[in-house]
Amino acid sequence: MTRPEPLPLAYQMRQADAAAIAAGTPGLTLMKRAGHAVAEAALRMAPPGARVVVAAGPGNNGGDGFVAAALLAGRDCRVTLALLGDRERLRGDAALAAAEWQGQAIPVREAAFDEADLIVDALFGTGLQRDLEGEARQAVERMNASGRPVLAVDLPSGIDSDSGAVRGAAVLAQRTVTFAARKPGHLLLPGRRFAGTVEVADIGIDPHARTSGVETFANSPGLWREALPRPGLDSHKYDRGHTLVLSGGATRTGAARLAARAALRIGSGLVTVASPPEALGINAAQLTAVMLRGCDGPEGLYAILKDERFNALLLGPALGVHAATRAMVTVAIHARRSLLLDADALTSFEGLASELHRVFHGAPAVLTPHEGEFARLFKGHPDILDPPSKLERARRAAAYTGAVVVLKGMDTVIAAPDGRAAINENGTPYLATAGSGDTLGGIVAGLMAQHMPAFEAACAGVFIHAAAGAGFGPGLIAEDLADLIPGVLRQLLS
Ligand SMILES: NC(=O)C1=CN([C@@H]2O[C@H](COP(=O)(O)OP(=O)(O)OC[C@H]3O[C@@H](n4cnc5c(N)ncnc54)[C@H](O)[C@@H]3O)[C@@H](O)[C@H]2O)[C@@H](O)CC1
Ligand SMILES: [K+]
Repeated sequence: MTRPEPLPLAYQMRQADAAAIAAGTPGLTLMKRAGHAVAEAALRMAPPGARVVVAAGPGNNGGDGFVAAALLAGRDCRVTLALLGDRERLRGDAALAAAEWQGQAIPVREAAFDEADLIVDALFGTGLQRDLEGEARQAVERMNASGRPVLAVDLPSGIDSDSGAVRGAAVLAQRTVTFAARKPGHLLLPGRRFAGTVEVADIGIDPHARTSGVETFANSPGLWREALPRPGLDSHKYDRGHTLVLSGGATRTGAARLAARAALRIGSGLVTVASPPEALGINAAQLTAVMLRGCDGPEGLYAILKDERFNALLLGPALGVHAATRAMVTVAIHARRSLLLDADALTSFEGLASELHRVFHGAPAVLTPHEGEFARLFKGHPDILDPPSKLERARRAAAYTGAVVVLKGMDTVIAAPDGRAAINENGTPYLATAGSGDTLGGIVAGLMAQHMPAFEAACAGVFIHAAAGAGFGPGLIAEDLADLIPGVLRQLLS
């Protein structure tokens, strides 16, 4: 069974590190193991006798660089150590590591990066505190301009470990060796792009050994596979839930059908499209296994929801941006079913996020905005919109609304009101196609209809949707997605 993969924040990494030291492993030993892992990775990238330039910074990241430099010199590499700052000003473990480097340390501004077969970037890691300026920034820019392959130590220097943001400038690495666990900045864009292939070295720090804080995970099946619905021998279709998807008007019905088909494919026992009267004929002509009900506005929805068997609702795709949509959302919230709000259901609350402030009364709710919808919904809430970290923005939105928030993109973040969050990484640019989001909504609503908890349903839905799209690749259209779900499910459930 695969386990959830934690992605510690920088302060949590410091806690885990301190725990390892308190348990008896000296910091210098950890640093030597880290430097050893870097040297091994470097030897896999560099030819025998290679010219390696190690750029070392003023902290422990630089210390790892000194250890690697010494090991590489002992393995027939021609190593230049280029230091940012003064050797005398190194402190703690970094100073101890530097003392073991017999060679000279040239100032980083003198490093001939373009003559290197390999550059080892050990300028900054998790201790980056502000935007790069001056000599540090120039060093990064010269490394990138050299076009030589770069191996980053822990993180590409300039990438923020917690957010993946570029702080002024960042090293574009081919590979990154990180320690104990990947960090959010390795998965979030643009950090993911700068890190290249990421390798995790076990240096004897347990990434779980920390004393406080929120949980961040990679969105891999280990996080939610156990919670995936599996029908039992005696399951009845009603046990597998009944998803209700609201349709737009006569010229805007396709989105609901895409969502409905996806909900059925993911295993919702029954799926009904609730259609405005004028669109019933169009919907009827194109639905088979999915059922159809007339639904005239908020009153119509209220009447339908007297039937308690509709246990998961999807509102938003092509519903229209207006007060009637808001009214329907209100009806849906009061009905206390599992609820997924997307697209127009979110945009209808432009600047009115306060109306969604903790209104879900403990009923499972998932909001699936892309960045544009997120910005419109939380207009006037700088505390939610302003953090540069997508992870932090999604977390704050989830805490504010009390709903699971799926902030979509190539690095979709799924955040729960209790602070748990997951970062998705199996997306494909081919998913950026009309109707793709409607399908995602249908998948997540269909999982919730089968009683999967909202956070796990959202994480699983995002992963399955992406896996379906990635498996298809070029030429993908939203109509394909639902029919690709069974192949993905088969693998996950086997
Ligand atoms: N004991 C540990 O915590 C271990 C840490 N390790 C390494 O240590 C790194 C973390 O070390 P540190 O916490 O010392 O942090 P870093 O080495 O990442 O950077 C901190 C240093 O850079 C300076 N600095 C930060 N931002 C700057 C900026 N924008 N411009 C100029 N200077 C800046 C700080 O003043 C400080 O001197 C990890 O990324 C990892 O590579 C490994 O050795 C394994 C064990
Ligand atoms: K680095």
